[in-house]
Amino acid sequence: MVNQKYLDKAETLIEALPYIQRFNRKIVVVKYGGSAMLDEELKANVIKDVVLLKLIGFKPIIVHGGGKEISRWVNKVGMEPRFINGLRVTDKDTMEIAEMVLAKVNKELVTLVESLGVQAVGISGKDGGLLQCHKKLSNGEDIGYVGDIEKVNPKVLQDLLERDFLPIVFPIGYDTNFDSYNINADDAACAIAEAVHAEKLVFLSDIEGVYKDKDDPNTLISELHVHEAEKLISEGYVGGGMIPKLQNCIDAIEEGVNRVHILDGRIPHSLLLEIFTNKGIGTAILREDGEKYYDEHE
Ligand SMILES: NC(=[NH2+])NCCC[C@H](N)C(=O)O
Repeated sequence: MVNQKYLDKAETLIEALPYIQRFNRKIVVVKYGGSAMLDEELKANVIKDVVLLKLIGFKPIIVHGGGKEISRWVNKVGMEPRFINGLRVTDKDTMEIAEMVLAKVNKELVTLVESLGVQAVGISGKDGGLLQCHKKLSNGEDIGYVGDIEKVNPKVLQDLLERDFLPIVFPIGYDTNFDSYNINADDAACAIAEAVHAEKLVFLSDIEGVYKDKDDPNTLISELHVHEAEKLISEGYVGGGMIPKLQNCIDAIEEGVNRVHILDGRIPHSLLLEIFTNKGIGTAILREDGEKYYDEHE
């Protein structure tokens, strides 16, 4: 008798087969942030997952933030991180630190990918004019060098993918005067996914997904159509930080991304579990005509 454990492993691989086929040569934008960036083991897992996607023929693009790491360095030089409505107040010095820290994090990620035998190129939104932006105001208030994306020029990413590199992007761009701006990484991932016509956009962060009842962890919604996501927002089911996240997902789908996934990056290999199983592990947001496989009652 063959050991059941081995059969289960084979079963897992077979379950992955249709997805390996369906997403072959397709662009998958992975927004990488949250705790999974700070914990070395989780970080190594995330990078391995993305490398695996690349090696089986997907075209992943990583977009990463580094908020916690920026705050750490701001503190280290004796400054106080300041936030207004969740946005970092970014004076010239803070901007300089943000750019240095994000570039450092970026090259660490490049190194990890390269060490696994895949060629990666780390760029910011300045490279190739990728992210053009303008100053963002917070309720009319000037909070410094915080940018809103105005235009994406995806050529540099398309060229890198064409040549089989794995692009790793950090969200700093400039305006028409070539002043640098710090951009929210979720917004950048979303705008990039739209511009490159990604098949998928995956948010890896510190939330398990979208809940029907935000106070009840048993109500994780596995799949949502865009109109249902809109309804959750308008009827007040989702709160706080989830609203802009969900809005980003809705926008991405309306701009042509096929599926958007919200996953908990703290769960090891959540990316693989989402993409290569039928049921997934987080919340998938689907186009109106996208086929649902599972709903929250499963
Ligand atoms: N949270 C979910 N229900 N995920 C379903 C994922 C299905 C499939 N693996 C995909 O990546 O499209």
